[in-house]
Amino acid sequence: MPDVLDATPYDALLLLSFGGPEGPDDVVPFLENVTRGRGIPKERLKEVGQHYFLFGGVSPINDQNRALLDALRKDFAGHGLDLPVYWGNRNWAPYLTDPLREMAADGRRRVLVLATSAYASYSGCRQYRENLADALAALEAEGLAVPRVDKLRHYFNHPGFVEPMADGVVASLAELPEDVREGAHIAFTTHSIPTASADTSGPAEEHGDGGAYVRQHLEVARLVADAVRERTGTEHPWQLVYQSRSGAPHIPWLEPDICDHLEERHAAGVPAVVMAPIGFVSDHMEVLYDLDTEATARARELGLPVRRSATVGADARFAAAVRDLVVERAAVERGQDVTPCALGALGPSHQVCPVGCCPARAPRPAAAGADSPYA
Ligand SMILES: CC1=C(CCC(=O)O)c2cc3nc(cc4[nH]c(cc5[nH]c(cc1n2)c(C)c5CCC(=O)O)c(CCC(=O)O)c4C)C(CCC(=O)O)=C3C
Ligand SMILES: [Fe+2]
Repeated sequence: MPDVLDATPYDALLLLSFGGPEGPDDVVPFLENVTRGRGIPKERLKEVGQHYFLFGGVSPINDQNRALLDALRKDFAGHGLDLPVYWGNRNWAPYLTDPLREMAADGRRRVLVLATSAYASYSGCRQYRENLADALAALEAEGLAVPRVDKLRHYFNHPGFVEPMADGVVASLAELPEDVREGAHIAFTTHSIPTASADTSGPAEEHGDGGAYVRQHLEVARLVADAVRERTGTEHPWQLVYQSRSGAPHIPWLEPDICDHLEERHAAGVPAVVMAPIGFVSDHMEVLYDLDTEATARARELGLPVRRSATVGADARFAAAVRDLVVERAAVERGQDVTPCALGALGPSHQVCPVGCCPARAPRPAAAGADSPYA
């Protein structure tokens, strides 16, 4: 018999993800959902639609989430954590309101949310909380009992997130031709966001100079690079770079872009590059298209050997990390002393997003934070 772990006061976990199309007919309505009111140029949308059509209109994200659900349920059952896991998305079916209705019907009163986004930022955190508030309002309008929802803290520096990525980089280095392996650089990539949004990411005291978004990514890059050096005995120079920029060209977004970076490295005589997509929890269209297709083609034109390392996905260590975060947060809610697990220098992230964390351009209600209208 495994030890019994205590999730009290929580009675459910909600896996909350971005969502993605599962066939050609889904692509345009999905893109409309994602970009409603976001001011993305029509041209860019057409172009991004083509990325999806190239893969039959199917994003890998939903199957990745199904695999993660399985991994979480197995891990919880194997460790005596009796907590049902539900799944819903912000932008595609199953929509967030579906599991929330189900939870209301199942009598769940306290729900913990695991977002498939590890870092601070409006897009990666507050927007998830805004969509939660909208979904709760919809339930309320239907006369359903609305559960209280809390969000797990950012897990970017949890060993269960960092270690699988370090393994991935080590594996990608090993795949490179032997004569260029030793001198390979690592390009850690994440989603570009407007610099104004980066600068205001995280709690107010972390704003400025790229904010919590850039600092958290730099920390993960350093942690992975350190782990890789320990394992390979080689110091591979690294840099944090960006991908998947959208929005109007006159608005500054985080740079350099991965493709420009590959050109620059090649011109500087770097013999090979491993692209490590630390900004993504699993394989998304951004990974399949922007890295595996576009950036890889650019590298081939240059004659620069590149490999793309694995995302964390449904790795058992990530599932175990989620269990650890659930048990930690439950103990915090019960008023018990806990030692939150985190690697590196930044320390564990806040348990509850404070007022003013990752502000929106136009303020809207957001659940699961200090400024939630739902206590
Ligand atoms: C920080 C961040 C993450 C990481 C955190 C997280 O994982 O949440 C992320 C993830 C994702 N982004 C995704 C898809 C899209 N993002 C878009 C647009 C945008 N993303 C932004 C930021 C982020 N995005 C921003 C600032 C915009 C501009 C519009 C706006 O201000 O909101 C657009 C519109 C077209 C375009 O312009 O690219 C699409 C289609 C998918 C699903 C992919 C799949 O289907 O596999 C995933 C996981
Ligand atoms: Fe995005």
